[in-house]
Amino acid sequence: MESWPPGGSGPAEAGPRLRGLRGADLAASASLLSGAGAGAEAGCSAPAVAAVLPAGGSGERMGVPTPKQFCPILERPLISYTLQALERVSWIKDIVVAVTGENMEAMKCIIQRYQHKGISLVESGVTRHRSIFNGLKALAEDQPNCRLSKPEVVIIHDAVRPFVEEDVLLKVVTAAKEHGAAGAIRPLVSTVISPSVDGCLDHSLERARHRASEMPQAFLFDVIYEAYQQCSDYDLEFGTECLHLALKYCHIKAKLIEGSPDLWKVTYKRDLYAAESIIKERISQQICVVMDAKEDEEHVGHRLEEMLKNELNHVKVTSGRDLQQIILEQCYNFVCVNVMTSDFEETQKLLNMLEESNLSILYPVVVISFSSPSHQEACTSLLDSLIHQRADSRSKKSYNSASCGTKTTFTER
Ligand SMILES: Nc1ccn([C@@H]2O[C@H](COP(=O)(O)OP(=O)(O)OP(=O)(O)O)[C@@H](O)[C@H]2O)c(=O)n1
Ligand SMILES: O=P(O)(O)OC[C@@H](O)[C@@H](O)[C@@H](O)CO
Repeated sequence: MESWPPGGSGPAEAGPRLRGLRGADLAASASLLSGAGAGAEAGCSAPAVAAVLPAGGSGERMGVPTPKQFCPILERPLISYTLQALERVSWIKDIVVAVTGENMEAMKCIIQRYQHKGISLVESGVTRHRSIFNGLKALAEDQPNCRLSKPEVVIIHDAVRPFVEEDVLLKVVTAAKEHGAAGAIRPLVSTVISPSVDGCLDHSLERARHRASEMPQAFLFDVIYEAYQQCSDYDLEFGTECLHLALKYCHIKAKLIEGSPDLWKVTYKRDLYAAESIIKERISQQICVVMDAKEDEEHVGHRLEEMLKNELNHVKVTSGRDLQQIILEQCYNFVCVNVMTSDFEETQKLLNMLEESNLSILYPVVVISFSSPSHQEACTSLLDSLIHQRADSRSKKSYNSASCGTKTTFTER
């Protein structure tokens, strides 16, 4: 087992946005898990939480040579999106990824390139259950040269399910702490039937009374580790359901948590196209406006932020000093704004940084220069330009700084 990068700190402290949490109880649980808030002050101990991501499959049903967890979406491997989603959750202290020996180096390159933090790598097994078991062994303290501390609760999440949000992770972990096991479920789309030996319908299940088992799942570590230690070779070879192992070997009935539609697993090629569409849609809602640091320009930045917020989900305005951290947190479209600055040296430096960051940049970077601070008019024009830019721009992965997107110059009318 290797922690990667060597000496890597915990998951990136990307501000954990508790998006979509409902109810004070969830927010309270989040603050408890992150070691803050009233719960922690009241002496309640925040359970240590780790995650195991099985990523050792070959993706046969995808029908391409590359295992699907490494298939690119906007030229970024699918698994990197899943890691980013989990890293954003500040209370997950360790992430263990199980990959095949032959993909170990590729996985290390992905971690380096996208600056994933606090990732430990273990060798996967010949089946998903064996891969998960290897991940759990890395967290158990009864293993030789184990460098990770045993968590109280462990999340198990397929590496090919990139759209996992903090609220469902919080729900399954909170439920696992109480029940011993918990898992996300979704309504069935097709009816489940049981064929007879001669290939005819034997019986069908009443769809409304059944659910599809999805991920994430969470367990008290001792429960699921014990289940895997007791597990028969048959179950390790042919099983597909961790919740079943907890029931069969530890008599724990998992709490079932209704999950969102985005929890689906990338299995077939169509799922990759769907994932790309969702990622494009999410990135197109994220704008980072980079202003020069002069006083009057920040006024433009704030005016711009107010106006763009009416259009988009996520608008960030920065002076560019904290751009490296911003790049780590989120994929954005970028707007660089110069007000009354004659040369573009600062902007060019920024564009070079963006180009070197290997970001999945969806639209060309928009560079706006104002020949004078006629703010209101400039902001309106800029907003029109941006919206126009989003409406008809190609979904291009990146730009080159020679012709970086649109350079729009406003002059005093
Ligand atoms: N020996 C295996 C098999 C699967 N997985 C992982 O378990 C998750 C869900 O499994 P599945 O969708 O079945 O992936 P594959 O086995 O790769 O797909 P296929 O069955 O089409 O080959 C994936 O992240 C996959 O990489 C694993 O870690 N080790
Ligand atoms: O069976 P597969 O190997 O395709 O994928 C594993 C899925 O079955 C599993 O992720 C959910 O059913 C939840 O257990």
